Amino acid sequence: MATACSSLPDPPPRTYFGCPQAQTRRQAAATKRKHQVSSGAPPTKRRNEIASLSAKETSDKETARTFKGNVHKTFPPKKSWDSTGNGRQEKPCIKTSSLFKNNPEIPELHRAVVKQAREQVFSPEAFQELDLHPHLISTINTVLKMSSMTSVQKQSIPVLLEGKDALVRSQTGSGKTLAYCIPVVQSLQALTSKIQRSDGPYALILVPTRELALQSFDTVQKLLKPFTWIVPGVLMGGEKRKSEKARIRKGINILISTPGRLVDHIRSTKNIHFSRIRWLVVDEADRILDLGFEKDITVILNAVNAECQKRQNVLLSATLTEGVTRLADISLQNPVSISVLDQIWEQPNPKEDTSTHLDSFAIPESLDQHVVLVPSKLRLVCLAAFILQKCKFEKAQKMIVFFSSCELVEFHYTVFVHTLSCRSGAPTSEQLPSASWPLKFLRLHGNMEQEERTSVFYEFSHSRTGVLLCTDVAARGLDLPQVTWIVQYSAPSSPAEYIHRIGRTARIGCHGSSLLILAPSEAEYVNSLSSHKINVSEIKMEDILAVLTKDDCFKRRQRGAQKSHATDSQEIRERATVLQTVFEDYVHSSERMVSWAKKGLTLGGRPGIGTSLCSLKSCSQNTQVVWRPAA
Ligand SMILES: Nc1ncnc2c1ncn2[C@@H]1O[C@H](COP(=O)(O)OP(=O)(O)OP(=O)(O)O)[C@@H](O)[C@H]1O
Repeated sequence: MATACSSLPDPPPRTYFGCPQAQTRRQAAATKRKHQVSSGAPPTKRRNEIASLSAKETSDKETARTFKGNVHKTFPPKKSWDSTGNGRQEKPCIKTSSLFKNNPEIPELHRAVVKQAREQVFSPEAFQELDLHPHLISTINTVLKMSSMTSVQKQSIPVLLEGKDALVRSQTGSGKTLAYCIPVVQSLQALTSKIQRSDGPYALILVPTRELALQSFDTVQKLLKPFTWIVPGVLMGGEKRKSEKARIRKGINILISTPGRLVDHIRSTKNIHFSRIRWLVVDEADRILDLGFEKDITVILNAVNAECQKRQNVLLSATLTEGVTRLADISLQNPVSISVLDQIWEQPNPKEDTSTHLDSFAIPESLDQHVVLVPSKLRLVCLAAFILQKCKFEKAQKMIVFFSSCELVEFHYTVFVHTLSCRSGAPTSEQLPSASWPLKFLRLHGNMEQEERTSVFYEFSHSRTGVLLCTDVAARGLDLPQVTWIVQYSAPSSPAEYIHRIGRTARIGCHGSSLLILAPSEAEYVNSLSSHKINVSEIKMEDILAVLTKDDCFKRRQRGAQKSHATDSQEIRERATVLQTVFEDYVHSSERMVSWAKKGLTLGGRPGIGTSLCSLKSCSQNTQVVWRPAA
C-alpha cells in the first residue's frame, strides 16, 4: 500500500507492534522523550502526592474513577530512567500520557426511544411488469442481475415513463439511481428519429461528487448495452478540461456531470449546447445544495431554459430539506411527489406537528445505530481499539470512518498504516492472535489527485474487507458494496449528514451498523437525533477498549516473570496506554509528524488528538470540548 503522501517521512514499516523487545524499547524511548520534555512532567506537587500512594492502589482507584468518568487524580509512580553504566538499564514502568486522568465526567445517556420512520426496500413486482423495451429488461436481468424492483423504483418508473416531473424521496441505498436511469434510457431509445452522437445531450444528470458521477455513468453505460447508438459521457472536476472539450465536441447524449464542472464548460466551451435536452435529473439534491452548488444549479437551469423549455425534470434525495423544496419549486413543473415511507408515516397523525414529519428521516431497518461517549484524550485509542475489534478480530468486516477534514484523514491514515497495519511479510504468531485478519487502510478525501481518488474508490468498492478513512466526500450517494460498519469520528454537521454517512451501510436490505463517537460534552446530540426520530443505543467506552485484552501485543512488558495482579479495568487501562504510547512514539518520530498532528488538530480536529499526541504539555489540562458542527 502506498504511504499517505510522498512528502511524508517514511519510517521503517512496522508489523503491528513488532516484537516484545522492540515494544519495550519503544516504551523506553517514549518515556525518555517525555522525561526530556520537562514541561510534560507532572508538577512537583502532584508528583509528591502520587508518591504517597502505592502503584497498585493508585491504579485501581484511578481506573475505577475513570470508568465512572470522574477522574481528578493520580498516576502510577514514575520510575526513573536509570542507566547502570554496564549496559543494563532498569526498564521504566510504563509512562502514560495521563490518558485516564483529568477527563470530563461521562454523563449517563437518557434518550427517548422514538419510533423510526420505515421504508419497505423491495416491492414484490418484477421489472418485466413494466412497459420497457425487452432488451432493456433482459439487460437489467442479465447484466445488472436484478429481477424485482425496489419500492422507489416501483413508484417512480411508471410516473416518469408517463412523462411527468417528479420529486423522489427515499432512504439511502434504496435504488434511486435506477429509478431515473431506466426511464431515461427507455425514453431515449424509443425516440422515432434515432439519436446521433453529434446531436449532443438529450439527458443531463447532475450529481454532487466525482465518485458519484463515475458510479452513475457506470450504471447508464450498462443499461445502454443494447442501444449502442446512444453515447453516455461524464464531466467532472479533476480531469483535463481539454480532453473533456474534445469529448463534448464529438458528442455526448447522456451527460453526467458535477455542477461546478458543467458551469465551467457552459462558460468556456463553445460546443456545449442544450437544445435537445429532454431530461434534467438532479440526483442527491440535498447534498448538491449542502456543498454550496445552489448558484451553479441556477446557472445551469438558466442555460438549459434558454435553449429548451420542454423537458422532464426529476429531483432525487434521501432527505427532504428546505433547500430541496426550494429547488423543487424552481426546477419542477407540477411534479408528482414520491415517498416510500411506510403507510403509518404517510398518513401523519393529525395531533402530530407536521414539521416533525418533514424533519424525520427514513433509516434502513437493517441498520443498528450506536453511540459512544469518549473523553477527548481517549478518542484515538478508542477508535483504534474499535477498528481492531471489528476488522482484526472479527471476520470479513468492511468499515468507513468519517473525519471532518482532509488533514485529519491524512494524519490518521499515516499513523494507522505505520502502527496498526501488517505491511511487511506475514505476522508471526507472537505478534498476532491466531484468529486475526490483516488490516488494510485506505483513505479518500478532496485534496487527493483525481486519479488516486478513483483508484481508491474502485479498490475499496471491490474489496471484501478494509478500513476507509474519509471526509464527507464519500458520504454523498456512494454505493460501496458490503460495508458493515460506519464510524463517525467527527460529529456530522446536521442530522441529514448523519443519515447520509450511515447510509453507506445497510444498503438494499443488507445488514449494517454504525457508531457515532461523541465527547461527553456532546451527549446532548443524541437527543437532537431523537427529535428527528433517529434511535441510537449506547456502547460503553470500556467495552470497546476491552478488546485490547484479547491480544498480548498490548500487554505492558514487565521485567522478569512478575505476575500481573491487575484488575480487569486496570489491565484495560494499561493496554490502552501501551497503544497510546505506540501512537505517540510514531508521531514523535519526526518533527514533521508532530507539526502534522498539530495541523490536523487546528484544521477540523478536536483537542483529543492534539492533547494526546502532539502537545504533551497541554494534555495535563482538562479539556472541555464544545460541540461545533463539522465544516
Ligand atoms: N431492483 C434492485 N435489485 C437489487 N439491487 C438493486 C436494485 N436496484 C438497485 N440495486 C442496487 O442497490 C444499491 C443501491 O442503489 P443506489 O445507489 O441507486 O441507491 P440510492 O437510493 O441512490 O442510495 P443513496 O441515497 O445513498 O445514493 C446499488 O448497488 C444497486 O446496484
